[in-house]
Amino acid sequence: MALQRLNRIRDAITTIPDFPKPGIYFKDIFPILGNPEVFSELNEIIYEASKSMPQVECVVGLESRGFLFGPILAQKLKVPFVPIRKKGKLPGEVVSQTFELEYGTDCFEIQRGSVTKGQKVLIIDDLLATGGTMKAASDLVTKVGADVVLCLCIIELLGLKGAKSLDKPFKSLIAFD
Ligand SMILES: O=P(O)(O)OC[C@H]1O[C@H](OP(=O)(O)OP(=O)(O)O)[C@H](O)[C@@H]1O
Ligand SMILES: Nc1ncnc2[nH]cnc12
Repeated sequence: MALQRLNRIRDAITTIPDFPKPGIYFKDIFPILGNPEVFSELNEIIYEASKSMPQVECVVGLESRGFLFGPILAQKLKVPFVPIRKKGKLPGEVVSQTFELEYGTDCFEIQRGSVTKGQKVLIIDDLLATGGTMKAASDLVTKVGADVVLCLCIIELLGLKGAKSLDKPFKSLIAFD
């Protein structure tokens, strides 16, 4: 039954070869959102997965596709949602974390005070590839003193072994080779 539910989600994900550049097989999650039943089912599965961790006190979502799922999960858990955004997008005082991309570097920011010391945080994103994005987010949340209890992704690209780079509990719902 659980597998059947996940297979409906998997079937909705499309693969676009050579996007955004040659050699990349892009996993497009937007068809999930195009089907309200499938989207609703996925949000329920995410909620159930998050309940395996006791006492999540805050959901942190990663720009941009983590924003599609994070606020819905936070509402279901009745906890705050907090965004992590790329450099220069969040107003007020921020804390930053640079990270390596395939080519060059990028920088994530979180608003100071948006998560509190010792708060149990679940970080959510749509997809884990090399793991660089999730690792940077986890390091940033840790840097501001919160406790990362789960890094959750809908899709994991197993071939890139991104989970190996993470030093916090990690869970994915759908894996592709
Ligand atoms: O595991 P990694 O190799 O770090 O890659 C995973 C990240 O790549 C994609 O985001 P992208 O950088 O394309 O930004 P977007 O969500 O704003 O499109 C995806 O949504 C993850 O956040
Ligand atoms: N193959 C892929 N599909 C969608 N988003 C990605 N982010 C990094 N790799 C990706």
